[in-house]
Amino acid sequence: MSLSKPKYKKKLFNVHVDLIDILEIDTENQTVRVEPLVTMGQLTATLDPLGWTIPIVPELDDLTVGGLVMGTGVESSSHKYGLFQHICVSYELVLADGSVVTCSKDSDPDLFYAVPWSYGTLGFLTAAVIKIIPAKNPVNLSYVASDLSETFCNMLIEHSVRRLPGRPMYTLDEAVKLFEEESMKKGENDFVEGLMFSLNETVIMTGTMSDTCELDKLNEIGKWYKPWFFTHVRNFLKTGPGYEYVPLREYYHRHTRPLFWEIENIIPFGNNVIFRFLLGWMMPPKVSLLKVTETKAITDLYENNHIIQDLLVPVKSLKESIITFHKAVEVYPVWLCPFNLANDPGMVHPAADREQMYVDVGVYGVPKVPEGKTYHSVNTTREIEDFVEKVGGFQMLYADSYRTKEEFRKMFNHKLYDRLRQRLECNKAFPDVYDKVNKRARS
Ligand SMILES: Cc1cc2nc3c(=O)[nH]c(=O)nc-3n(C[C@H](O)[C@H](O)[C@H](O)COP(=O)(O)OP(=O)(O)OC[C@H]3O[C@@H](n4cnc5c(N)ncnc54)[C@H](O)[C@@H]3O)c2cc1C
Ligand SMILES: NC(=O)C1=CN([C@@H]2O[C@H](COP(=O)(O)OP(=O)(O)OC[C@H]3O[C@@H](n4cnc5c(N)ncnc54)[C@H](OP(=O)(O)O)[C@@H]3O)[C@@H](O)[C@H]2O)C=CC1
Ligand SMILES: CC(C)=CCC[C@@H](C)[C@H]1CC[C@H]2C3=C(CC[C@]12C)[C@@]1(C)CC[C@H](O)C[C@@H]1CC3
Repeated sequence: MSLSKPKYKKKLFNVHVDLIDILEIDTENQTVRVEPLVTMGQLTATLDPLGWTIPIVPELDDLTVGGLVMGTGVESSSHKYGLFQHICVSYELVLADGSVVTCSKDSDPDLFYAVPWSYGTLGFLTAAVIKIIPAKNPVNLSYVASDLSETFCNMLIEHSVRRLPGRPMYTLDEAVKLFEEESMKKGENDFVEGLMFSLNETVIMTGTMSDTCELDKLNEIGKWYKPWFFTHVRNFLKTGPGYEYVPLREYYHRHTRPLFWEIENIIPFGNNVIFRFLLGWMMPPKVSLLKVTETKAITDLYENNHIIQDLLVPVKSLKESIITFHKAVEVYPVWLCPFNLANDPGMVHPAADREQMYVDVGVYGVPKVPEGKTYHSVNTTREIEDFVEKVGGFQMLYADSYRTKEEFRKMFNHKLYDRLRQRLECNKAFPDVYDKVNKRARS
């Protein structure tokens, strides 16, 4: 589920295993045991009718448990539950020597904490046990629309940012503060998410699972003829704050049909009401299909004129991050998703060495460049990466990384990883993580 082409698959020995099943739902211990090719869409379709859910459901239906464990997963409930690895209880792995082991926090903490972000370079995942929680349906979803103060916007006149008049006003500080406050209300908010439509237009959404529903406020946003979710959210900038009830599964997969907002570049007329009614049921095209049918011209276009990055920064650096990314690429909408980062060992842990609230800033789209200038994807991405590293953040590795090996090892703590690679003699069977995720190293 990424733009990158895993060229190593042409050189390395490929293990083809169809492990696609949900193996066991244990409601007593509140866990589900699954094979790695189980997808998020498959899990919610099975668990939700039974009144259960996994606490974090990363939004795109086709994301797999294997990919999310070995990479990472984040979602609008992550402010409560953390990243995908934080809801995992144990992993069953085939190691470099061909042995099969099961590891958990208690049985082999070193291996358990080293697996996330290792991208399959410590072992091959054959099963995972994941926590489940009781689910209530639907989600009561509130939308708060904000725009930023005159003073702040005047400061940004050099970027020709325009304020739209007549809506409630917050300073950027207030908008960020509101987002941070809502993220901290772990008991009250089951879901927190923000969509920025420009530097001065943000909609912050908070949701709770509810067992009651006002029928006139029910909105089945997942139906094929409904507008793309981000365009629906954008409307709240015009209408002002509001709330509605959304069926739980449709809420979880709200960004699937428009691939966040990337579909706009692929099928520009896809949100037209006639198209939606007649052909909306065919949407979205499979990402894997788009990838296998992609021509060199399209690959180059995405590589040179597009940015897809998820930048994970401490929430206290959110304002600075927004301004930095705006200056670098001015891409909107921007996805804001808070997540709690536990102080666990492994590749990724909080800059402050204690549990800390982070935020995923998702930047997907075509960068805006001032007239007469050209966009340099490598230079710009490297500048962004430098900033993220400076504030104690991380880059999600499904996206292209331009770090050198030394820089990469600075951003991601390799202490435990190196120890495990040595202990399990991984060199004999698996490449190093940098050689799998870094664009240049990979090709
Ligand atoms: C022909 C092909 C080409 C590919 N090319 C690339 C590529 O170029 N680059 C790349 O990165 N990846 C590629 N992939 C891999 C693909 O991206 C991954 O397999 C992805 O992680 C899973 O998505 P999927 O579309 O295969 O999922 P699906 O095929 O939808 O699901 C995965 C498995 O789960 C099963 N399943 C799905 N839903 C259910 C359900 N409700 N109940 C029971 N079983 C279910 C399916 O039968 C399938 O076996 C390719 C895969 C294929 C098949
Ligand atoms: N909301 C979210 O959190 C979102 C997350 N993502 C990202 O998407 C990726 C998941 O996509 P998905 O298509 O499911 O996964 P991929 O097929 O892209 O796999 C991701 C990585 O995990 C490795 N991997 C997958 N399965 C196994 C396994 N059984 N054992 C060992 N290694 C394995 C792959 O190794 P190999 O290359 O060798 O196959 C690859 O390096 C994650 O990286 C995630 O960060 C993307 C969009 C949204
Ligand atoms: C929420 C998080 C953490 C990430 C969301 C990222 C997605 C927006 C991207 C993940 C894979 C991307 C791909 C494309 C668009 C953006 C993503 C869905 C394409 C469909 C764009 C068109 C290309 O031809 C193929 C791409 C495949 C991957």
